[in-house]
Order: sequence, then structure tokens, then C-alpha cells
Amino acid sequence: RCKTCKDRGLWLPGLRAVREMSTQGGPTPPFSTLSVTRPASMVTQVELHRPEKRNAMNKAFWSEMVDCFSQIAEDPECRVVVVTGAGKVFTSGIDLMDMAGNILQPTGDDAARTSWNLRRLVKKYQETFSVLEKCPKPVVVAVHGACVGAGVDLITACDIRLCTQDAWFQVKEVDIGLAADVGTLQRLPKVIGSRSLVNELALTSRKMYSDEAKSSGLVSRVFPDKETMMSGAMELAEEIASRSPVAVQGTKINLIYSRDHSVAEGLEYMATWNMSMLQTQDVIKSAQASMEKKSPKEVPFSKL
Ligand SMILES: CC/C=C\C=C\CC(=O)SCCNC(=O)CCNC(=O)[C@H](O)C(C)(C)COP(=O)(O)OP(=O)(O)OC[C@H]1O[C@@H](n2cnc3c(N)ncnc32)[C@H](O)[C@@H]1OP(=O)(O)O
Repeated sequence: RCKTCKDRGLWLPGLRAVREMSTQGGPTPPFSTLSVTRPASMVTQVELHRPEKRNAMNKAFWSEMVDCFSQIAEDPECRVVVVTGAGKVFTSGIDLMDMAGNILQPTGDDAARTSWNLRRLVKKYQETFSVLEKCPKPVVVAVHGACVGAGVDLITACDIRLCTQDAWFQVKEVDIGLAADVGTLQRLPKVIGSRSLVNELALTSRKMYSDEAKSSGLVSRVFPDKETMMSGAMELAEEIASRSPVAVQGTKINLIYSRDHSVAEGLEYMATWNMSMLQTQDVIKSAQASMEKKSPKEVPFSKL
């Protein structure tokens, strides 16, 4: 267990073969629903880990994701994150057994106070996935099998989405009497080009299979099975991890900023960002390596 990770409560048992890491073991303390490992240098894998319940998101999960990603955001040993699901499917969404009380029996002395309490709760659950977007390290998500309800909220907050041929996606909320409230309705229209398709998916809760997920732009790559996807995800993560963390994190932050602002505002933000970040040693090191036809993998960047 590395010292930094130990100090921050993360259990990262070091390098492991990709094949070994995906479904082995169980949740890593202090988490009960997540398994956090370091499958390669500078790469952190966060696996949703309640396979017997199809990784349904119980009360513990909604808090643990926030704790986990707050630590990852500050972890200088991590440059990229890969999110996966243990067992048969990626996730079955919100835990319908564990969470029903919270949502269906809100408490408060009167309607106003009950409403405020519910509002606080929804905001808290929104944060569970917003942390993926706020994390400056890019997050790659690898989906196999079902990705239902809150699973779609989760993946739309990630930076790169991959899936297996057997994957399917379902904005299930209308089926359980809810308007999706933790990110799908806000982020999916920015991920998929067709507003009509987003509306159709969200209003009917029909399943979308991997081929359509690829053609609509929800995922960038489809793999034949989970093993191949994990190899692809790790290869991708290692490519990202080999680049300057100053460049990579600045790229993620500015891409998200510009998604939510006008071109003029995005350019302003970029100029202000780079007035400090261009002074990094990483530019000189990277440019020199490029001139010498070396791979970025050969450049020793400082930790960030
Ligand atoms: C403030 C609100 C914030 C967020 C709101 C989000 C809304 C949503 O997420 S809506 C989506 C809710 N999810 C579902 O409706 C999916 C229900 N599950 C399934 O459809 C299936 O389980 C499956 C994902 C298609 C997988 O099928 P299969 O492989 O056949 O497994 P099962 O035999 O059905 O289940 C095994 C085991 O897991 C339990 N389980 C599955 N899903 C959930 C769930 N969402 N919540 C709680 N428990 C779940 C299931 O009961 C079984 O448990 P046993 O103890 O073995 O019986």
C-alpha cells in the first residue's frame, strides 16, 4: 500500500495483470461498494462492486463515490481513472430496496421542510456523479451488460465511454415514476447529437443496444467482450497517463468549460488558464522529446 494512498485511505495494491483485476477480490476498505486498485502506473481502477445485486447503488454507494473521487482528485499517483462494474452487468441503477425509504418517505415538520429535505437529498445524489466531472483526471468508463437508470447518469459524467457488444443502456426513470434527476437529462443531450433520440430514450425508457450507442455517439468504441474491452481500456488509460498531467488535466477542464459556455467565453477561460500553465516544465520536456522523436512515455513528468 503506497504511503500517499494509505494517508488518504485508498487501498491500491500495486500493479496487477488486467485479467486478474477486473472481477477478483471485493470492495477495498474503507469502501463497501467499490473496489479501488492500481492496475498500472498512474492508472486507478474504480470497480462498482456489489455483483450479487448487479451493482445496484445503495445508500453507501452514493457517499462512497464522493469520498473516492475526492481522494483520487488529490492523488498525485493517479493521472487517469477507469470505472468498471464487477460481475454480470455494469449496473442495475439505484437500489430499489435500500433507497425507497429515503425517497418515498421524506421527513420534515411541514411541507416546506419536507421539500427542503428532499431537495438536499437530490442535490447530494447529484454530487455522486458530478464528482466524476469535477475530478481533473480523465475518467474512462467501460460498460458491459446492463447499464440502467442511474448507470446512465453515471456514464454521462465520464469523459470517455467504451462498451461491450452485449451492453445495453436504459433511461429507466419514467418506468419508476421519476424524471431522471441526477444528470442524464442535463448531460445526455450534450453527449448525443440528436435531441430527438435523447427525448425518445428518456420519454419511453426503451433499451438502446451497443450498435446504436456507437452510432449515436454515446460510446466511442464497442468491444466483442469484457476481456477485450478491459485490455482496450487499459491501453487507452496508459496512453493518457503517459502524457503531461498539466496538459491532460488542463484539456479536460477546458473541454468541460467550453461545453457549457460560448466560444468567446471558452477562449477567455483558456487564455487565463494557459497564462500560468504554459510556464510548466512539461512543455519544454514534451517539445524536446517530440523533436528527438521520442515517445511521451519516455518523458519523466513531475507529479501533479
Ligand atoms: C434521487 C434518485 C436518484 C437516482 C434515481 C435513479 C433511478 C434508477 O436507477 S431507475 C432504474 C432502477 N433499476 C431497475 O429497474 C433495474 C432492476 N434490475 C433488473 O432489471 C435486472 O436485475 C437486470 C439489471 C436486468 C439484471 O438481471 P439479472 O442478471 O437477471 O439479475 P436479477 O436476477 O434480476 O437480480 C439479481 C439480484 O440483484 C437484485 N437487483 C437487481 N437490480 C436491483 C436494483 N436496482 N435494486 C435492488 N436490487 C436489485 C435482485 O433483486 C436480485 O437479488 P436477489 O437477492 O438475488 O433476489
